[in-house]
Amino acid sequence: MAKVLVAYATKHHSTAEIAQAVAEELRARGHDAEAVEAGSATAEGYDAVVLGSATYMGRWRREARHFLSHERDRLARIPFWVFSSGPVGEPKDDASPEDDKWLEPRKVIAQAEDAGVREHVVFGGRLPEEPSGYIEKGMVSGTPEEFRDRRDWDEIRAWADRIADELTG
Ligand SMILES: Cc1cc2nc3c(=O)[nH]c(=O)nc-3n(C[C@H](O)[C@H](O)[C@H](O)COP(=O)(O)O)c2cc1C
Repeated sequence: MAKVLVAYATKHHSTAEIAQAVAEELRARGHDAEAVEAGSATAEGYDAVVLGSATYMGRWRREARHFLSHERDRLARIPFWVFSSGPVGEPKDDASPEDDKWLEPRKVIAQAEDAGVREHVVFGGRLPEEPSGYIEKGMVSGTPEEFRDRRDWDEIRAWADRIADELTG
């Protein structure tokens, strides 16, 4: 059994729910996992870490960026995984490689790879139910209701299962 930290950074809570689902699945698979806000988390004392952030305007939330740089040396010594949560709206058929930078910030991924991240993935996100400001309100009203929450719980749990398996060895 591994002691696993699932650290997350969120603005409107949907990434917190993904982190909680990952932690729950890890616990169901016999590990001791807890989801904690990245701003108040440390990797010290954990056997493994999952770090996730919502992506806004192609950037991770500050708490997750800080966690990655401040905890870099600890992360380099233990298994760790990264997820970004973001894409909403109707999935595009004609996505170009240039679109990728809006899904996973390149600098963050380079830093994570440098510290030996096992895997980094992108999960669909959810637009806020109570948008603040005209940009968020515009995004919500411009997005058909069925594409406002693109989180795929089966995909999220399957990823956590893979992590659980790797930790079990
Ligand atoms: C103003 C705004 C900008 C966004 N920019 C991006 C982006 O650059 N890339 C992306 O994948 N998702 C983007 N999103 C979608 C959010 O990442 C998505 O809603 C996410 O699930 C929010 O997570 P949270 O509820 O944890 O804050 C944006 C959403 C808003 C409202």
